[in-house]
Amino acid sequence: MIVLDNINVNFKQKGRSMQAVKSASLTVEKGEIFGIVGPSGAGKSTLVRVINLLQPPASGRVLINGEDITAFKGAALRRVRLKMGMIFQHFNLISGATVFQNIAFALKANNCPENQIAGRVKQLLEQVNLSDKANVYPANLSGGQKQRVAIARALANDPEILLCDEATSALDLENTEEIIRILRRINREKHITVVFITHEMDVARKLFDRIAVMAEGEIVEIGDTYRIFTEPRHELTQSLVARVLNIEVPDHLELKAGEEMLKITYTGERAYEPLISKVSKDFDVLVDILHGKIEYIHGQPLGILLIKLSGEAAEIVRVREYISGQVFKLEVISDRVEGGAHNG
Ligand SMILES: Nc1ncnc2c1ncn2[C@@H]1O[C@H](COP(=O)(O)OP(=O)(O)OP(=O)(O)O)[C@@H](O)[C@H]1O
Repeated sequence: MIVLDNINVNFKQKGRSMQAVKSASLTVEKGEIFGIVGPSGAGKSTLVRVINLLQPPASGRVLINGEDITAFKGAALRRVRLKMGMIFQHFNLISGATVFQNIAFALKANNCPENQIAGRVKQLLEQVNLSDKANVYPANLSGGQKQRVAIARALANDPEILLCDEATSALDLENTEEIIRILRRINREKHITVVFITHEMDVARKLFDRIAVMAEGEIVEIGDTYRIFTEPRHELTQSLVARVLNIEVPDHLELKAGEEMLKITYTGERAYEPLISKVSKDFDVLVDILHGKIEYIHGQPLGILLIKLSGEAAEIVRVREYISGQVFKLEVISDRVEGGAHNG
């Protein structure tokens, strides 16, 4: 378990002091995939570097498995750091060394017996699906393959914690998916705790168990991934998740008098068809389905549906009331119904 307790970090910039992390506290449970999201400059990297004390805090405490490591130095710090692997956006591989040598180097640095190195490297390369690349130099690998080598290297000494700083930000969609799959598998099989920074909300929704949102050095919200995406509380969280759950309103569509466009968000356990057919049957309105999609948030479905209602104003109000009692969220996107818009 990782506990950051009331962490503050200050930097000097152009002779002035600035607070990069302000009173940040969080707990990451053992075996969890914990994400930190937020805009550039929010303090995410700085906070994660506090976990392995690459960045010592000005104040606050860092506890790993209940042990306060904040003041650790020398051999004690090295012992704790051995439990933590780290990967970076730009991979940080040694360019003059082969894949094998890159990984072997991490093993040698921690006194792995010489006769075990080849076997261990082979095992690590299997874990990241790169068994055929042992003798290749980093320059001849794709970005995704480089990151997989970096993961193998970070896992060399059987860490309990893997820190990932924008580990997919330099990769295309396909390679990002591959890294997500590998990290999830490693997390599941080895119970490694993963702390992952990203500004990519799509990665967040697929990978994280819980999320902390950072802005201007502060943690503004922490929550379960599904909750963060479906009920974001802080303004910044709302704008971050809105991009992922956005649904295009057809731009050629102009509402006539007596029409209203609604966005329905429903948790995936309940299908929307029965709801729509019930509205058509029991209310005197016409229902058009304009757009619909299902997104998966951490494996759980979330449905979004755009519909158009046409009918008498009073009847449309009744339909709205009925639907809002049945679904997770109902928003009036635009309307030309007497009585104006209403957000349910
Ligand atoms: N070594 C340093 N010296 C001075 N200022 C720093 C240093 N490291 C970071 N900062 C400043 O601290 C603030 C937080 O930086 P940090 O890299 O932690 O943010 P971030 O959320 O990780 O952003 P990004 O996603 O762009 O990396 C920024 O204003 C940055 O300029």
